[in-house]
Amino acid sequence: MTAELMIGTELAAEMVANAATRAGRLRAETGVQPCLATVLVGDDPASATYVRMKQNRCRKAGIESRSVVLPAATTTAELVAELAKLSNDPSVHGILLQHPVPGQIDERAAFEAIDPGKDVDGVTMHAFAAMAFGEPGFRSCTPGGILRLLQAYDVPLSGAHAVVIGRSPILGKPAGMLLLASDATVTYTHSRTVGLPDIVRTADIVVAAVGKPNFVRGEWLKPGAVVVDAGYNEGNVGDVHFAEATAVARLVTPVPGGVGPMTIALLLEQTVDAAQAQSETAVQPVAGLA
Ligand SMILES: Nc1nc2c(c(=O)[nH]1)N[C@@H](CN(C=O)c1ccc(C(=O)N[C@@H](CCC(=O)O)C(=O)O)cc1)CN2
Repeated sequence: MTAELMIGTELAAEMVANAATRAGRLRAETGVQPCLATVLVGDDPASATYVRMKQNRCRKAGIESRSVVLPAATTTAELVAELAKLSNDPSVHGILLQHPVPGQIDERAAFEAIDPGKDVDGVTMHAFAAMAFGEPGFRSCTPGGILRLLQAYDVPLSGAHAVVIGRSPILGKPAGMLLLASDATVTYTHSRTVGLPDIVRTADIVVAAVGKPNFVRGEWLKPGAVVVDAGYNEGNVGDVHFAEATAVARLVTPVPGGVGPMTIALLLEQTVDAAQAQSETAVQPVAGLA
């Protein structure tokens, strides 16, 4: 079997074009300029690259991008204060804190300092609860992008056995919740899981989000499985051994060109959603009192 590739690039381009149209309309009709604030702590080169990619794509879509870069020695209190300031700034509609943050920072405390209405990256507990209950709300961008991709390729989710490898707060955990909310039967696995290959072999859908290059081997896969590679390792190498997986699976996401572009497209889409929602709830000036 040679797997069909689930390409994210084209779908992502459509989503970005749609976000750009909606941003332009919002600007024309209400004067509101959608704005995403990106917050980068420290000098990790890969994180800096991802943030730059997000800023560039925002600009191309007519979304303002405001950049906050903090030193590697930033404390939790300093980062929380910065995020609280952005949360209270009415000209900022979405906030992205690039993960991971340096080890001395309590990342959960930092994420929770983001106003849930501006959490366009879906990292707060508020967003997580909405994903878990299948309620409307912002989605974590990579998991939300994965679901869009699976839907675009008509992958049946209801009743499917999905094995998620990895339990990070921005990837594995919310991916499992979104699949569960779509009626998949979800098994979470992680670094302490015993007998991982045998568990993966029972999966109709595999979501690999471990951060280890070529970790998932072809012999672990059930013939005809759907394989989503959410790895973003150095050198654009995924978590799945691509050549082996395509020989066994029915559908596979490539790296690059699969899940990555969907992540950024959903971030832009949710930023425009946030700007629109905030424009609708903003206090309007009372006529004659301006
Ligand atoms: N706060 C967050 N932090 C991180 C997230 C996230 O969604 N929110 N995700 C990852 C990395 N990431 C975005 O930050 C990311 C990684 C890769 C890509 C991407 O589009 N990759 C391309 C290839 C790269 C290239 O073209 O040079 C691809 O797969 O085609 C987007 C986003 C960690 N942190």
